[in-house]
Amino acid sequence: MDTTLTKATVRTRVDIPLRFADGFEAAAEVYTFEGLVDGREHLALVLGDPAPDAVPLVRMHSECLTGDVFGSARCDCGPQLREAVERIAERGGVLLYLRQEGRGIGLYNKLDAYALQDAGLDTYEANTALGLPEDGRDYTAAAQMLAALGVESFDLLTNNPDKVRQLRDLGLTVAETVGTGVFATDANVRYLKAKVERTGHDIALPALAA
Ligand SMILES: Nc1nc2c(ncn2[C@@H]2O[C@H](COP(=O)(O)OP(=O)(O)OP(=O)(O)O)[C@@H](O)[C@H]2O)c(=O)[nH]1
Ligand SMILES: [Zn+2]
Repeated sequence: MDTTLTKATVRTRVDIPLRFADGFEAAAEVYTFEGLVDGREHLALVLGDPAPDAVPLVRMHSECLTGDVFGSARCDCGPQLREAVERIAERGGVLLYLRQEGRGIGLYNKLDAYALQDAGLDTYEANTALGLPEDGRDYTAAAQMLAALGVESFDLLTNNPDKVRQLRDLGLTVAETVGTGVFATDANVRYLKAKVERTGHDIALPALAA
């Protein structure tokens, strides 16, 4: 564990029964925190009932209002979130719901970036054209939350090598990287392709092989 990581503490723990539109149910222990470095209201959901010596499964999900709440097909966030809850509940672990809308640029900027993408830019070029970082996410607060929960060694559910790199640099032990499902549609395939080509996301895109 990196001793330079500023310590955060649990503020509140509440039980929230989750019931999804498709009927899937899971029991979540939801945690809030004091002392997170970026001052944002990130949440941790502890799911499932891991054996004491089992390696927990962790997912760091970046907020996407359009995908998570409204079912936008422009990205893969909604299906990834639903998948993560189920896989973590089965195995035991933690879902961090990080308030990093638009890869950290915020909702209005993301929608401005969508407008530029409709004019031909890819998802990263659109951020740059707005004078914003391609990906502004920093996972220090996530590392603080995991440390506050006593979860310092875990498998990480992601296709994004930067998430693994940042957590390891912060002193956490990512034992294994576990890929998410591939949720490609006609509406999001350009977006997924850009993630593979520009930021090295490990996503098998069969529809693009041809
Ligand atoms: N700026 C911007 N953000 C987007 C766009 N599409 C989705 N997002 C945001 O991207 C974040 C999700 O990041 P992704 O790149 O889909 O996936 P990831 O978190 O890097 O990687 P995984 O762990 O493999 O899912 C969410 O915060 C979304 O709001 C876009 O076109 N522009
Ligand atoms: Zn999304």
